Amino acid sequence: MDQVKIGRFIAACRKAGGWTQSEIAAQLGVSDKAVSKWETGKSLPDYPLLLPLCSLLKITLNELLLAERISDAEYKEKSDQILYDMIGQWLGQDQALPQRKRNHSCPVLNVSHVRKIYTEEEVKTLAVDDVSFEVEKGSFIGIMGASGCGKTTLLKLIATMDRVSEGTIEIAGQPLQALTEPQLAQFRGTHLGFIFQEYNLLDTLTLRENIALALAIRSTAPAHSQKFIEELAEKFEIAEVLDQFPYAVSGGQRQRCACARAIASHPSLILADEPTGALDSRSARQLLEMLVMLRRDYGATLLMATHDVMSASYCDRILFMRDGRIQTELERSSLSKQAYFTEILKTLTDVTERAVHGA
Ligand SMILES: Nc1ncnc2c1ncn2[C@@H]1O[C@H](COP(=O)(O)OP(=O)(O)OP(=O)(O)O)[C@@H](O)[C@H]1O
Repeated sequence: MDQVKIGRFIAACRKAGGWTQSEIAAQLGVSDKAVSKWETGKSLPDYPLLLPLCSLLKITLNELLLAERISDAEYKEKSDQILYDMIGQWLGQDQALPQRKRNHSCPVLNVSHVRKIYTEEEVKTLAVDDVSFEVEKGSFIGIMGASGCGKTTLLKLIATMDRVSEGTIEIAGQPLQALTEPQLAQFRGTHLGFIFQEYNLLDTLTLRENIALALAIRSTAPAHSQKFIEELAEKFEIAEVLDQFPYAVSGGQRQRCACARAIASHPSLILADEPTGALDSRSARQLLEMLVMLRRDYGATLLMATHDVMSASYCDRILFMRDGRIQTELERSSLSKQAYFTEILKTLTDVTERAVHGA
């Protein structure tokens, strides 16, 4: 891959579109200097910026990476190798994962023909449209899709924070529609863990107390709780700040505490909505490693909604949503991390571009 050539191509497309470097920088939320560095081939745009940049320049991702327009006839042939090379540079190589055997017989989560219609001032919005899928114990599932495709709505339905309009959701064999509101609150405390960006930790409690609260809901004896909290704090690298309040610690430490709290009560399912959204890339990677650890060391089952391809590449299966529906899904199986990342990026581009072109 020729970085200088890509830079020249970006500059040419920018000029053809009538953009200045500053305008592109403002649109993408980066400095003018960053755009200048891309155009001189000194650096490449960070991967989350690639799709927005392509959209501004009215080119496809493959064209950007190849640094030339691609005709329909040569599209398939040229695209794969380019992406593969580029992702290899970002991720390095790693070993393919051993094949996980799927166990369809006892899913932790069973979502069947779920619809959610919001009605506001007589305007109806179909936010989730006939979604069905299962999540088996010990898996890490991602939900991806453009903004507004219904990820958060789906997660809230599974989180028992809202009711379905049609269809059924079962968690650990329990149909949610059969539970009253007080029963749902109890069910949440014992069966679900949350790592949500906005309403994660209670501000008036220290990190220790936040974790203890999750254990109290599960009625764990206090003496046992303290020992367990300290163990979790060591594991999640928050031991030094355990008696601080959330506002006094970093975003990464808050999210790691949320992980510790989420696993403390040994829930059937942990739900995460954009857990890395507010984190810098180092803290984001650290958090993702911890999610993997939750699964490996505690047998946790995770369902995560994310926009971020890097985050999604930690999942072993990804559901791609558009217009409230699951359009397609991707399994890591025996793919290397590099090949998996490439496939996620391509699938996401495909799902997003089909949405843009109304297919
Ligand atoms: N409380 C609500 N009342 C009415 N419409 C809603 C409500 N919540 C979400 N919607 C609509 O439902 C659709 C799906 O929204 P949702 O927040 O689930 O998407 P999303 O994929 O999570 O988006 P984002 O990634 O931006 O968070 C959107 O059209 C949204 O405007």
